[in-house]
Amino acid sequence: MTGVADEAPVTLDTLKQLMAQFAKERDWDRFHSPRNLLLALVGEVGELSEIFQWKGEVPKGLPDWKEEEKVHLGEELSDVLLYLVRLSDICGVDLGKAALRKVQLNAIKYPAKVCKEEEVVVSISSNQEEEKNPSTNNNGTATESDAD
Ligand SMILES: Nc1ccn([C@H]2C[C@H](O)[C@@H](COP(=O)(O)OP(=O)(O)OP(=O)(O)O)O2)c(=O)n1
Repeated sequence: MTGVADEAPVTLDTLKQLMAQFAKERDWDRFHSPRNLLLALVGEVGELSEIFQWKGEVPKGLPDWKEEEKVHLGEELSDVLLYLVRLSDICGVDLGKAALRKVQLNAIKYPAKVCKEEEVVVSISSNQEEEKNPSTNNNGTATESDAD
């Protein structure tokens, strides 16, 4: 490990440089093509998904997970991030700038006030639905007791 990221705040640019250095030192630039990186990224998303597979919903913060499980989770999240950063770099996309722009676009598309009001409306209408038909939950889907 180079130690570059040990003390300094971790930025996307730091990760980008470390990945470029990692590939260069191994002469792996030839493998880091857009398509290869995308496939590697998707593969790591699969590995990340495996950690949650069959567990059902888990509470936020993962309070019941062992330390080693959380370390493993951090590794898979990192693989996804690192390949994403590398893919963006190889494609000539400034990921930080693109993400900031996307956050702004999201805010325009989903204005907070409108979305909050919509939530209230959805919540009221699902409560009314629940009163009419107690065997459905708030998403309108059948509850487990329905299956009996
Ligand atoms: N050609 C490669 C191979 C690996 N890596 C880097 C990016 C990822 O962070 C990590 C992926 O390594 P592995 O393919 O060994 O995947 P895992 O670390 O997930 O190992 P495993 O699949 O055995 O769990 O290494 C890379 O940049 N380019």
